[in-house]
Amino acid sequence: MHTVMPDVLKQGAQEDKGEIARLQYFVGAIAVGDLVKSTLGPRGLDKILMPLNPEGARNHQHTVTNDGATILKSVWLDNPVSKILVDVSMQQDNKCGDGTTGVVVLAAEMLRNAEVLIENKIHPQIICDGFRMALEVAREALLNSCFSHDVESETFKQDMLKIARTTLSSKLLTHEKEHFSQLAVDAILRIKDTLNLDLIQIIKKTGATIKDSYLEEGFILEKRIGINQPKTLVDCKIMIANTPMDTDKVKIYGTKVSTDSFEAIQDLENEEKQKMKNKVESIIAHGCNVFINRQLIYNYPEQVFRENKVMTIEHSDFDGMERLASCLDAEIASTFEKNLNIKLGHCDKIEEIIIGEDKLIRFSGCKKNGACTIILRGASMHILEESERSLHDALAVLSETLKDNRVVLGAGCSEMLMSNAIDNLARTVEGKKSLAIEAYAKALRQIPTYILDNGGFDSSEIVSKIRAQHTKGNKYAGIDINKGDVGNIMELGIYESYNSKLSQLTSATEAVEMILRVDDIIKCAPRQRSNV
Ligand SMILES: Nc1ncnc2c1ncn2[C@@H]1O[C@H](COP(=O)(O)OP(=O)(O)OP(=O)(O)O)[C@@H](O)[C@H]1O
Repeated sequence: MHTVMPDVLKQGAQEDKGEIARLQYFVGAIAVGDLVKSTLGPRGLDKILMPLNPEGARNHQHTVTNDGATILKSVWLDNPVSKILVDVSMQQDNKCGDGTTGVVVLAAEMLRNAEVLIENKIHPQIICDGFRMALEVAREALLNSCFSHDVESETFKQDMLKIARTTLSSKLLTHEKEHFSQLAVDAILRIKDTLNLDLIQIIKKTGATIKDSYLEEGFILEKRIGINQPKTLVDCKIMIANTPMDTDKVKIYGTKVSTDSFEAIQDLENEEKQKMKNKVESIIAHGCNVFINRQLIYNYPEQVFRENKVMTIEHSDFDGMERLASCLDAEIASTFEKNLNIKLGHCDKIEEIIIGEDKLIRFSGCKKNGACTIILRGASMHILEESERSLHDALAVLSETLKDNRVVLGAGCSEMLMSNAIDNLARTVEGKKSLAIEAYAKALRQIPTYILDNGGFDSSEIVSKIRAQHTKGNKYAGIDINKGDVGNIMELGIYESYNSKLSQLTSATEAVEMILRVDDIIKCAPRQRSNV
């Protein structure tokens, strides 16, 4: 008998159903997982990201990185499931700053194990149910294993240092992790009341070595003080503005002006000058002794400011200005009428300093005292950029820990703890669901496996040893990466933020569940342009 399938999709649309759709998403997920798994852990390797287009190569430098989010952001993918995993990694980056590789590897492993179950005719809904049950048990095990200390105590500060060390140990900064952990903790403790990471500015200057990086109190702006103005000022009242300050050229829009003499043009210019003088005077009338503008300040207004003993700084970049306004507790003004109550910024001192070979401006004693700047030094821009990414991860994780002071053990210890708890659950569940639960536990064990593989160790032997230790009740067993053996992670002090670990677990499971529920991939027909 010949059956005819009715054509319901618009011409140009495509549909992949059932097995074919599933094959697509398994391939996509596993490819993304495999792409980043070699960067996982302290012995993970780095990747070079090259711009595809040779035109772009001239403008964009190559990036050398180990950061999962940076790698995934840069690759071009044409698989819907790969894109979902990239999205999960980005969310992890936005929320916790770290764990962006771990979350993708975990989700990809869950899907790899789910594929085997589906091949054995286990329905995706049963797998999802099993994964849900496993997640609950994993969460409980993680919660029971976490510990915390009072945020004001010295022990908590030590916890923070250990968390920063763990984050930095998989990064380029690993050889200087003591120095940078201290730097990150000092910086984050300065802003602990607001936890506004914008108040920590990172400035990169080539030259010297990464060990020469340091923390500066206050805010540093990469600009110069106006010509012929004093290079130091105390008790500063600062107006931050975004306004045009150019009268050197007369601008007349949309009007035709005819004059019969050069004097008439001179009059026009004088009129413009007077207008600018009035503008400068109205700015000064607000009581400021420093004027910082987003746009250029031309010669004439600068001269008027100088005559009135007001320091000027021009052309500050937009990011820098927003941050400066928040450090100085000022508002960015663009109109200056007398009746406007513009909030000026305050700081104790503004001075010109020299870092490396560059002159910069330092604002110290800022109103929001936590504001500080980390000056990164290093041999090349590649090193500085990767150092900045690593430091950003450490700062984000520390800020997460200050919000929730709970800590868990890293180095595969928490994963093994959760996987053992899930294995115990699998033994009590009847039916096919127990296979899905076991698959979830196996995916968790893959994290320590990859950390060890990347170090060149015999992962199957060491992971089975760690598993046996946990079954015997040694809940601190994990990877001692220096010895390539089982170690006591509590003694080794490899700590991670509870929130970050929990977020990895839940985000990975939710994404996998969503992917498993798909049985149809429909590529919508391209929208036809209407004839104009
Ligand atoms: N000294 C160590 N020994 C063993 N394992 C460690 C050590 N330090 C960190 N780890 C483990 O390495 C894993 C983190 O690796 P990595 O930092 O490469 O990935 P990520 O944090 O998931 O992603 P990313 O840093 O790219 O955002 C965690 O499981 C952590 O417990």
